[in-house]
Amino acid sequence: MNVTESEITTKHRESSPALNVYLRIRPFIGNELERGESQNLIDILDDKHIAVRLPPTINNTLRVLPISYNEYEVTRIFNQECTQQELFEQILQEPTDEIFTGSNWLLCTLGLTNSGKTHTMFGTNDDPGLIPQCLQRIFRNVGSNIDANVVFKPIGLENMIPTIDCDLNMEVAVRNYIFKDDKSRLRLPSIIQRQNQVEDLSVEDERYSIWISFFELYNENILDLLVQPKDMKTRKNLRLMQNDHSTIIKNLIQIPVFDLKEAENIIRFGFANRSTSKTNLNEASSRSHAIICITLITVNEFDEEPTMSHIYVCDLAGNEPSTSGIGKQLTETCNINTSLMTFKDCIRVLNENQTSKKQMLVPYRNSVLTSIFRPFFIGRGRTIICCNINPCATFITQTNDLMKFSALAQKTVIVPNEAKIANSAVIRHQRKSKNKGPKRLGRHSVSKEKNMSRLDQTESMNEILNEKSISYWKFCAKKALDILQKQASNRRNFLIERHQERVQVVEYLLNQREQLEILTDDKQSLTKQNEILSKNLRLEQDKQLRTQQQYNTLVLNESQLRQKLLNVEKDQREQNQLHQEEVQSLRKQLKVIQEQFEHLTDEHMKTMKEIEQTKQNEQEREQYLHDEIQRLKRDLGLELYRKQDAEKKARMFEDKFHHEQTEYQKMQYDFAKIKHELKTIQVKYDALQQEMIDIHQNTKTRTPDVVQTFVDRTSTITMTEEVEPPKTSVRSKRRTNDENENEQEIKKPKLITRSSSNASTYATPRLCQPLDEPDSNKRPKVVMRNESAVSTKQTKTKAQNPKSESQAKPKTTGTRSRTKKETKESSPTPALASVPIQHESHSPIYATIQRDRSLDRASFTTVAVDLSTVQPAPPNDVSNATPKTSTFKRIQSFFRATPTSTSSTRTNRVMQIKSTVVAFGSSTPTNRLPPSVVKIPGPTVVPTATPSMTQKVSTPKSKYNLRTRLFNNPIAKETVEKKTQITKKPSRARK
Ligand SMILES: Nc1ncnc2c1ncn2[C@@H]1O[C@H](COP(=O)(O)OP(=O)(O)OP(=O)(O)O)[C@@H](O)[C@H]1O
Repeated sequence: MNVTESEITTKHRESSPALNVYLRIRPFIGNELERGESQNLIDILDDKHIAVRLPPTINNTLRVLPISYNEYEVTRIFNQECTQQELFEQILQEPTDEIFTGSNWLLCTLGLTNSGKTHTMFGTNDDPGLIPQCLQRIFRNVGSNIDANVVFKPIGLENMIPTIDCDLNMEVAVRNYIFKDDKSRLRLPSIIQRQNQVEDLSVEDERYSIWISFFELYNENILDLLVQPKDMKTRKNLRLMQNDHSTIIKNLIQIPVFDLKEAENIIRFGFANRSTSKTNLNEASSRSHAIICITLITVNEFDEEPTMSHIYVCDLAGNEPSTSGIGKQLTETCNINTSLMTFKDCIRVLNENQTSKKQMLVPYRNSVLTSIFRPFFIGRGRTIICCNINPCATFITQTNDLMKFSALAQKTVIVPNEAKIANSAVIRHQRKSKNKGPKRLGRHSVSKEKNMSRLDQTESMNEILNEKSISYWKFCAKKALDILQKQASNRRNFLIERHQERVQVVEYLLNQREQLEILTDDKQSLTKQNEILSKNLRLEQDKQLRTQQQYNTLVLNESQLRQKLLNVEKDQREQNQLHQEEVQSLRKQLKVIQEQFEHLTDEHMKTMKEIEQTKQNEQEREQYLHDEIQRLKRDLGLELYRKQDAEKKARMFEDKFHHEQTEYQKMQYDFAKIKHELKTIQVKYDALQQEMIDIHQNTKTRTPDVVQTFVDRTSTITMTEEVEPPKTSVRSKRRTNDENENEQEIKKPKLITRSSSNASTYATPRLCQPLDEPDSNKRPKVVMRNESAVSTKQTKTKAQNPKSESQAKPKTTGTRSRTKKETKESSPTPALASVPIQHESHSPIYATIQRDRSLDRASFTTVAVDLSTVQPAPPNDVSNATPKTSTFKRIQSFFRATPTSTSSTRTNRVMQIKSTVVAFGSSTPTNRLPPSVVKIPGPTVVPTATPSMTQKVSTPKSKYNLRTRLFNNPIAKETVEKKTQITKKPSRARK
């Protein structure tokens, strides 16, 4: 190549477009998402840029490759949502239109197996792929101008020959087989295309014939796919004949088609014959490269030679990531990978040749595939590569390689080499390509050629006859003129018809233009709407993408959760096993326990029977006890009734006792008053005696009678004083008696101690007088009362039972003030509750009222009376209990013996004093007491003897004398008045 040629090539390269490389990413299919193949490793940056994120991997040298993020640029990227129609419009529509201008195109799909190459090329009935849409576009462009005569037949990429010169038997046979059901399509030359239904975009003065060939490269063999099924097994490998100017596949069946349906049927027929098999990754994996060659021959009426253009659509077999198959499949895989490798190498070399000065040899011949593609790589056609991307994360490395290749191919520029084609002289028709401009051909051209050939024959005959004669030339000229005239007239008629047609077409076009304007307006509005919708669509797509990403994340999480679930299930299984073992052991234990339980149940039943028996016995016993209780209750009622009765009686006794006590107190008071009076009287008496002695002394001197009387009396006194010293007077005697009395009173035990059996035996109920006080004169004398003999006996009984006595102690007279309830509630424990009658007593006399249960229930203990005398005496001995009575008598006697003014009276009184003295000296003064006083027991112990005794002894006269004397004596008078007052008081108190 000289300098000029290289410069031209460089200029061409700069002006020429590069390879069109498209990426189409298929959506996830099957269970790919479930397998976690979506990991967002592919990122579409925009329409032309894509990025791949490679996870860390281990290469052959066991080195961990880091995460890499690779960006690539291609012509256009189509995502998962791209439809087949959209893809066709973007990829193949323009090339399809350009083949009508004579351009040759190669479209091949590249990619991993199962990446959607076949789907992209062929599609489905409902969603046709690029090939059906390409055919549809071609036939729409052809319109009604299909060449029914099929004048030329293509031979290889660059050549064509008239059909008249070739054998079409094979094509006819295949058509007959393919369209056996449609007889109208059988006769090949006479087929008339009816394209009224299809939109007609053709140019009127051109006629088109379309030829389709369909073959596969299987294990580096070229195998025709448009053969009858019976010949499939016997089909032979076709020979590829190739030089610098042409590439011809010898004996390749090329079938002319006259409408879209025929084309589709033929494609479908050939596709059915294609080699496919099931692989690990694809149910119907292509095991060969399928190539469809659509040839368009355009015959223009005004052009001398027809033009021919091709579009090669190639569905390459998938690049296998691993050679995992065996035998035939392994061979297929190896051949596929080799051919694809060669294809990529060719592109790489071409790309390198663009920049390097040293041009490397492109390895076209390394595979049949690249040999067939060679015309396109050397500039006789343009190439489109559609790379299908498998989005699975498993094949991300292969996908990355494919993208890398795509980016490289996209930068590869192939300079068109059509000038060379024009200069070549393989076949005449080939040289007349589209660069020479349109030339009318068609039927008229063919007839013209036939006429010309006839003329040539005539001329040759004339020449043979006489080539140099004038007639020969005239004849020739005339003939030529006729022919020219005929041609001119034909041409004129043709032009007139054509003009008329064109007028109609113009009118039609004007109408169409108006409609087009309307449609344009509509289109604009629709475009706006479309833009809005596109925006919305984009937003929706973004949303969908986000959703998809979320979904992918969820799927990933789900897979992780599943893994966890599996682990958990595994753990659970192990636990279940353990549990089962435990359950078995527990069952054994349960059996043992059940046996024990049954045994215990039997025992329980026995025990229950015994319990029932015992219950019955208990019930009987209970019944018996109940009867007993009833009977005891009745007895208790009776006892209670008796008790109430006894209590009533006791209350009566208490009332009586209280009454007697009151009376006794009064008596005591009276007695004290009387004693006091007595002392006063004694004083007066002493005074009187002294006075009387004085008088007596005075009268002694006067009268011997008086002396004699005095002597008598003195003798009497002397008689009396034999016991006592003679100097002691009566008063001293009285004093002595008083002292004795007082001594007796002092010596009286004021307290009845329990230690003293006698004292306790004769304990008096309540009579208590503080006799041990120093001044006994100031105190009332105690009048002791003795109770009945019965009480004495009972007291004795108490003494025998100290416990009952101690219990009886709290029962004092003082308790009478208490309520019945308190009396009942009083505890039986010993408690001293002696209440003094008038003064606080140091010698309490206890009154004990006790219910003696040992005795008759109706009876109560009587009140025991303790006389508490100095000399313990039996209770019946009342002599000691009546000292006061003796004193009383002594006083009475004193008053009786009170000396009067007369001597007789004085003598009587002295006698009485004597008797009184005698009486006081008696050890048994009680004998002289009236029986009412001595009488024991008695309801009252009021010493009623005093007034009676006084009444008995005193005479009215003596009373008078005494009273007179008292009234005469102022001191005695006062004493009497006091006495009267004192005696009146008890009566008031009694009231
Ligand atoms: N764009 C798409 N939309 C929906 N499904 C698709 C798409 N692309 C591919 N497929 C589905 O993917 C599966 C594989 O597709 P296809 O057979 O075309 O892959 P391939 O690249 O031709 O594989 P091989 O190279 O092994 O022949 C098919 O079931 C197909 O329907």
